[in-house]
Amino acid sequence: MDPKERIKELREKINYHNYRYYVLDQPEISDYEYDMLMRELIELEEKYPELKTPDSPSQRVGGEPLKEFEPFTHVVPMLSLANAFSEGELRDFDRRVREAVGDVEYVVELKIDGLSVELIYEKGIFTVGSTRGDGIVGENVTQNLKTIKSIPLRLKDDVSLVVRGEVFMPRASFEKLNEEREKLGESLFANPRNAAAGSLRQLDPKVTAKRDLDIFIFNLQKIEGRKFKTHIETLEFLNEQGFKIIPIHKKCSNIDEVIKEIEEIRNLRDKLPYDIDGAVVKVNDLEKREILGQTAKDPRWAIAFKYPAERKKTKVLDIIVQ
Ligand SMILES: NC(=O)c1c(N)nc(OC2CCCC2)nc1O[C@@H]1CCC[C@@H]1O
Repeated sequence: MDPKERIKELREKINYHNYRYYVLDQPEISDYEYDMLMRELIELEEKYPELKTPDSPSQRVGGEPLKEFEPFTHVVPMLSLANAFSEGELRDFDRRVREAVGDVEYVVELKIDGLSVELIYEKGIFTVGSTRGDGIVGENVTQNLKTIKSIPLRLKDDVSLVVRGEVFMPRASFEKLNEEREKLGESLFANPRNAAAGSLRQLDPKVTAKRDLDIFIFNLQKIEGRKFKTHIETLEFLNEQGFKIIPIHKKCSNIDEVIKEIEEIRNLRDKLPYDIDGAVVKVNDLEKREILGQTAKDPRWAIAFKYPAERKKTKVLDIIVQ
């Protein structure tokens, strides 16, 4: 088979097995078989460097360490979220929404306690990823995001779109990282969110690659050539394209069902392998979102319900107590 054909075939296989392993958590081949595919791809790209392309799965742990991060102005400003701390505040939110656009369906999602990023895809290829920053300008951390295996380098279709998601570090990885740092006498991260932020904002992608970061995509910001009616439809589309979308996203017909789902999630919280700090309630109908619009910094069509911080003490405090 000619090398160009074989390289194309290897990339498709590796991207598919990445998706099976890192997005679906249902690998079909052994690590050894996967490593053999990757080794053959790297050898062929070394032999034919003109065939190496930035979207190749061999390019995930990219280039040289950066001197600094470039600022990046977001395609769509990355809004924050207003907070509700009680059932009453949720009902106030619901009343304001229904006064403006009548009865609505909501979607209730986990609120992952990580850091928000924007991912830009041009014709299906991951081109730029950035941190939220102040919502308008963030940092270009593309090389570091490429090391997160659940971020597809190439989508199923050659579609141009912009998504937002939350990068996080699973709690077990956070504890392991702090144990290693403790042994080395290095400072400890206070919580998984800080560990994720510190790991994503490493100037050397090879360090980020070792930090076991993951991501859940939670919003389609922009797309060319397609229109969707509801948020749920966009999540289903993003899932088909190969993204790892927010795992719990329940459609609710009214605020009573929302309140019930928020309680369900609260009971789930300590069983999840990652930190959540609440639940996010969003209007499902995208046209009604447009009508509701946004304030200077938050959408009027979404609100975060925050659980009281019941985080158990981190190891840092245990050590100080000792
Ligand atoms: N952290 C999350 O899991 C999460 C989520 N599941 N859904 C959204 O929806 C956005 C869309 C537009 C405004 C809020 N935002 C989330 O996190 C945001 C990012 C910045 C403030 C919140 O943490």
